[in-house]
Amino acid sequence: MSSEEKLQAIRTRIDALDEELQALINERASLAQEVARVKLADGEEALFYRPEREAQVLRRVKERNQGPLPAEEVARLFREVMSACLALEQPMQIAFLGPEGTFSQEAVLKHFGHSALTLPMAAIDEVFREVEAGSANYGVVPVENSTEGAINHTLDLLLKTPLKICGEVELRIHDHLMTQVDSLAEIKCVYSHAQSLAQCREWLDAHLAGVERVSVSSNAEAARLARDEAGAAAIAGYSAAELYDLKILESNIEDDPNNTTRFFILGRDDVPASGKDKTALLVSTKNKPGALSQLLEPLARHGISMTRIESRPSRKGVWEYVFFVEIEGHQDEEQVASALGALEREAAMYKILGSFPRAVL
Ligand SMILES: O=C(O)C(=O)C[C@]1(C(=O)O)C=C[C@@H](O)C=C1
Repeated sequence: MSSEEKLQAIRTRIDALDEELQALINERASLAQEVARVKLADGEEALFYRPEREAQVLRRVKERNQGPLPAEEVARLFREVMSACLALEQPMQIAFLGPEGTFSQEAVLKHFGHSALTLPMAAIDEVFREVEAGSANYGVVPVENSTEGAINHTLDLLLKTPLKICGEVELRIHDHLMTQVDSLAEIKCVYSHAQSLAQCREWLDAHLAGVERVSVSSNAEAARLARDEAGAAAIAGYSAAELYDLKILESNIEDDPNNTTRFFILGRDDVPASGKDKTALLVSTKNKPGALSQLLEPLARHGISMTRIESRPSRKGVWEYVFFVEIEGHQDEEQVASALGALEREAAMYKILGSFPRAVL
């Protein structure tokens, strides 16, 4: 058999499989429509997006994967299939820190898939407001960066919001230097968000020392300026370069190659347990010696791991702090509930921000 004939034979088998796959995907979509009818018939406000169920589906995809495709890759494909199925039930409108082309938008698409409708907002508090008002189904806000630490503005807004954290997404951040000029020597000014300028500080010191660095409201805004101003460059993600038609002169210039930003998904409803969850809460201590260790003691006593603790000024009194705490487990689990009960009795202020599935993708 010639190579051409061999190829033809394999492609015939691929065509047959594609046909089967397509029929199966549509069969799955019909089942999602059936699910939607059941949810609507239930009367109360139907919850179409079910973060705990999606996490379970994606976890199972990864666990049973035999290759040759890597588990992450297959999970990504299933992410898109579920995204399309959910859009048939109800298209999800997701508010994020815009404009188009920011890492926040990448985070939205990574978490919800490409069938979600993205609503760019001008500031993080607008993302909160849009979801609170019901104009968006969910919101996505940055919460911490592995190099630069907490996004304080988000933590402060969590203190006041009635919204619930219903998911998390981690995004590997690759910063690229993009411009219209052809060499580093021609660059007169570098625009970016303050976080990205900080994340690329060493690279900038080494390669663009003496060139002015200007922080702007978003990386996408930086890319727009780099398109419109002669001799300007921007540090931003790949999608911003595509959107504003800029050349990537240097890629992956972040000082830490593991640079990752974590985002929260905000919604109006509590999420049931998925089996592998986290719980986020805000607490403040009574003003007495050893108060913080006493406050957190119930966690250790009930064998609950704390994955994060961050302090923020309470804005109520001078030198008073609120602690942002994340623990493993769901608030409905017995051990977690007991630990939280004891912690609440010890705390001056106590607010559960939500229990949500651990990031799968
Ligand atoms: O199981 C459900 O509740 C569904 O709506 C189906 C489905 C899916 O496609 O598997 C779609 C959307 C939900 O977010 C979770 C799962």
